[in-house]
Amino acid sequence: MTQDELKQAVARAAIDYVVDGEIIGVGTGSTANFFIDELARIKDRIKGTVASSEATAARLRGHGIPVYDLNDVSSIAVYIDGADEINAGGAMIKGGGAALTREKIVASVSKKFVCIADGSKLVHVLGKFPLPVEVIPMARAAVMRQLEALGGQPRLRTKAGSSDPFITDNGGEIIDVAGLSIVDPVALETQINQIVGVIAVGLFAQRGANVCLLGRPDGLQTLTF
Ligand SMILES: O=C[C@H](O)[C@H](O)[C@H](O)COP(=O)(O)O
Repeated sequence: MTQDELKQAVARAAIDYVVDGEIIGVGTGSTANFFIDELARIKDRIKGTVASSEATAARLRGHGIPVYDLNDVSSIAVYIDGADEINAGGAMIKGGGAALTREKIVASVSKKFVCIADGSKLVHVLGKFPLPVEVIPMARAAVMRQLEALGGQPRLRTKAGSSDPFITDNGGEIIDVAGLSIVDPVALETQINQIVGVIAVGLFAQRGANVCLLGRPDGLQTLTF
């Protein structure tokens, strides 16, 4: 099975977690895209969605699925999204696709977080995948110095084929921090959140996943936290 087939299998399995008549939070990335395509098949069963990025909103609308502004929504039944890494406690690194801040906001108001990923994303210790941190552009250098002091190797994310900074949907920039072995994800999330100029850190530990569906060549693995 290819990695895409594994992602497609978990995306299909995630449909079982969709709550009829409700608003569904939808993540960003290649696995979330497979989920959106599956959701399109049952779109008449749901009230609508809240999107975690402009790209996700466009894909949802392309399928004719209603997308609500979060300010007009009082509760989200379930949030379904991929991850760059997940550990055995349900803590994740996210933001490889630069959508971490909106993902964190939508996840924070959702009753349940269902993470969908291919099996390679399950790790013992988070941190091999460089940790994305979204920052206010004028604070970039100051934040990078503080991330270095925490033991990481921060690097500004740039646009493909250019040295210009990559700009997020929120007008922020992304610093990818390599070299962190994250043994206490909750503590590191708190520490990085306290750095002035940080918009959000791609560590989802305080609000981790409730369920993780992992696609493996020999079948689906379900973890609950
Ligand atoms: O910002 C992007 C998100 O956090 C994604 O959920 C994450 O990067 C995983 O993406 P993919 O499903 O493409 O591996």
